[in-house]
Amino acid sequence: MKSDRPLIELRGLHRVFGDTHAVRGVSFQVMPGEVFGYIGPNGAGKTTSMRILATLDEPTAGDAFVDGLSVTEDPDRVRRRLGFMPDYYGAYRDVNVREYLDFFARSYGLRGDERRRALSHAMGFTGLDKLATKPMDGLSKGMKQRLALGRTMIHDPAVMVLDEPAAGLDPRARIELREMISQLADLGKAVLISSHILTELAAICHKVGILEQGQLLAVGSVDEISRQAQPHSVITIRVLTDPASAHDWLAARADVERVERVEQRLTVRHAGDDVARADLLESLIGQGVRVAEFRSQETSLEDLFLHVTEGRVQ
Ligand SMILES: Nc1ncnc2c1ncn2[C@@H]1O[C@H](COP(=O)(O)OP(=O)(O)OP(=O)(O)O)[C@@H](O)[C@H]1O
Repeated sequence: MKSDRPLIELRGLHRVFGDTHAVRGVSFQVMPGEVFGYIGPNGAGKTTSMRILATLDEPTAGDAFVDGLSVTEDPDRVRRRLGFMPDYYGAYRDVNVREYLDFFARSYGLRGDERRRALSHAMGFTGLDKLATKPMDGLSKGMKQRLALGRTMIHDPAVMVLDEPAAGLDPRARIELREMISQLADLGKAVLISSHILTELAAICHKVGILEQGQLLAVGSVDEISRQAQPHSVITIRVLTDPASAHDWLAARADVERVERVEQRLTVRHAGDDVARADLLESLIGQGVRVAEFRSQETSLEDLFLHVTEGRVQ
């Protein structure tokens, strides 16, 4: 399903409100079948840039493109290709699930069989088919988010922009939401999803962009950003031979910044990438040390975020 052309592209996007530079020259691309995690604290500029992408606001400078179409020059055609799920939406009284989705299907100009198919697909995909006649103001938060997702996908857009969709959901509803988002990407859609809860996105995002005070500080896969941002790692080593001599050998190495020992277990702060770690292991074994365990701790998105944003923005 992958193609070479991005479905979402932000090019030097800038948005100023009075004295506030909410978005400052942000550029990135999202390809078909990709989930892009837009990560940043409150006020970073996520909603502002997403609203511009969804044609609800206009940039002060730069442009954004959906399936190659400019949001400033071609907003009507952009809207047909894009579904936007805002971080807040109201519930209507006396409107049931089917009626709500039907309203949006009609407003996208879907008619007859096409509309019925779109409704049944959205309700089937989100698991709302059994709740079709339930009033929407009586739905749980998780079910309301499913309904919002159903509404966002009702016209089968190639691009989906989801602003903090997991906020306020319980763990099960979060997992279910993540599964649905992964399925949307498997269908070839480009999904832009924002969150300030970083771990929430790690499992499903092909790429992440870290935004702070309107600036994109890093963009790439979690692994790529780790490599750029984190030349240090913490390695846990469990040895079967004399741990004290292994400790001393490690402590004497230039690439080892610190080493601590508890019984047979050594915790090493190591300066170096994957290759340097592989060299370290080889040399350790070469010293006659019997290694039962050698594990480099995974960098969490929280660590990455703190590292990337450290001192970069005032
Ligand atoms: N219409 C507006 N008028 C003035 N300032 C605005 C407007 N919209 C956003 N801002 C400001 O722009 C900055 C970015 O806000 P934005 O809502 O895009 O951040 P965010 O990353 O989505 O944060 P949150 O997670 O809190 O939604 C903030 O300083 C905000 O106060």
